[in-house]
Amino acid sequence: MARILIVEARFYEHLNDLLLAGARSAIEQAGHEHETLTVPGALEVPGAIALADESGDYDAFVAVGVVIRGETYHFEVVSNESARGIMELTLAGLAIGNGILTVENEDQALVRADPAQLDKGGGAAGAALVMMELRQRFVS
Ligand SMILES: Nc1c(NC[C@H](O)[C@H](O)[C@H](O)CO)[nH]c(=O)[nH]c1=O
Ligand SMILES: CC(=O)[C@@H](O)COP(=O)(O)O
Repeated sequence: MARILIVEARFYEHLNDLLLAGARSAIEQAGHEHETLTVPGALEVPGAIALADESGDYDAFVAVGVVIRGETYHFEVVSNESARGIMELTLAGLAIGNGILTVENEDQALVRADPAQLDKGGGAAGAALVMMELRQRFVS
């Protein structure tokens, strides 16, 4: 049984609850344990994963959150930099599934977060488990 840390950027609570439900369900169905760590926004997620990895307690990570376009360039900064940070950690060898939605409006987010619809939280958990298996296979 593996230990998976879900790191959630709790910026939109009702949407996050859906992403979390999907991620937790997928991990439980695969027979693994999970914990959840909450940070304020998507920009904090890569740093939180990096810090948590220092503990050596986790086999994989699932990032969840929602970034909705506003009026300014902030959307691009939050979307791109959170993804870049997660990708840098992935290329450094961590097993991470990225379930941070980057959308134009709340309707798009709802369809993608809902476990009964596109279930992006579950999808991100599935990706994390695949990367964990690759890590176990290729890294001693
Ligand atoms: N606008 C959104 C944010 N912005 C907040 C940043 O992520 C960050 O917490 C802040 O700049 C302090 O460092 N975060 C989201 O997750 N979603 C957004 O739509
Ligand atoms: C991520 C965003 O774009 C957002 O929540 C910030 O909105 P704004 O650009 O209107 O300040």
